[in-house]
Amino acid sequence: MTTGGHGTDGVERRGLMFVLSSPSGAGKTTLSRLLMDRMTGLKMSVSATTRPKRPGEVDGKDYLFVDKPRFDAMVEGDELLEWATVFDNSYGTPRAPVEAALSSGQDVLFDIDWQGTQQLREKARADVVSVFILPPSAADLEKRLHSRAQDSDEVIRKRMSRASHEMSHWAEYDYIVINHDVDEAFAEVQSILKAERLKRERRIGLVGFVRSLQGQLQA
Ligand SMILES: Nc1nc2c(ncn2[C@@H]2O[C@H](COP(=O)(O)OP(=O)(O)O)[C@@H](O)[C@H]2O)c(=O)[nH]1
Ligand SMILES: Nc1ncnc2c1ncn2[C@@H]1O[C@H](COP(=O)(O)OP(=O)(O)O)[C@@H](O)[C@H]1O
Repeated sequence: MTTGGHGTDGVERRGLMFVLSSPSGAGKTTLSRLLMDRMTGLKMSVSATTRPKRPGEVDGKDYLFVDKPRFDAMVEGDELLEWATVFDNSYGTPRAPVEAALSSGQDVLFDIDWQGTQQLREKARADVVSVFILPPSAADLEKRLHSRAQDSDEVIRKRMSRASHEMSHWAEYDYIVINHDVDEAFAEVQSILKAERLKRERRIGLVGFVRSLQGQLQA
């Protein structure tokens, strides 16, 4: 699914799909924003959703806010790379921007749930790197959902009661990060991305690079 771009060291590399999942409130959005601010060569996948916009969210930046008929038309038109129903709303990843980013050599960051992660993995196993974020405790999770102050008490209750089910999928992920402290969790997530970018099998330009080095040594 991906062609190549160039790593910071100039060696051509396959783009990767970097997935963050967690129970609601554990910190995916916070960590995604930090990654987007501090890492180059990374494009955020903006999902389409039928859920109502929260205060402060921007259409086209945080999500594409669409109604159900439009979402269904996207599914019908095969415009979504994956999609799922979460908390009674539909969420899905528009295919075209992801393919464009990967083919221009960028990595793509996804904030999607376990159902979407499974679908991406089925489509492109070798190119998916998945990270599951855990909260340090249930009390912290609840505190964070309240501190975000963007959902009603009823929605928060729903999210808390889904957390255990969401969390049961942790073992399907490549990496697990416990978000005690934001800076530490960010450093861990950043290290994962940096190391995955250096994986030999993604660095399709290495054969040529090493050949050229050998040529220089023989000259
Ligand atoms: N499968 C899938 N899940 C998504 C997508 N976009 C968001 N989600 C997930 O839907 C869930 C609810 O997201 P949201 O309503 O923004 O609440 P949040 O959990 O507080 O970020 C989260 O687990 C997101 O990761 C998507 O495009 N596909
Ligand atoms: N390590 C942390 N310590 C304290 N608060 C945090 C931490 N990480 C995130 N938060 C706060 O918790 C709330 C939920 O985080 P958010 O990133 O929106 O979670 P998610 O996207 O997983 O639902 C936000 O108000 C955020 O600022």
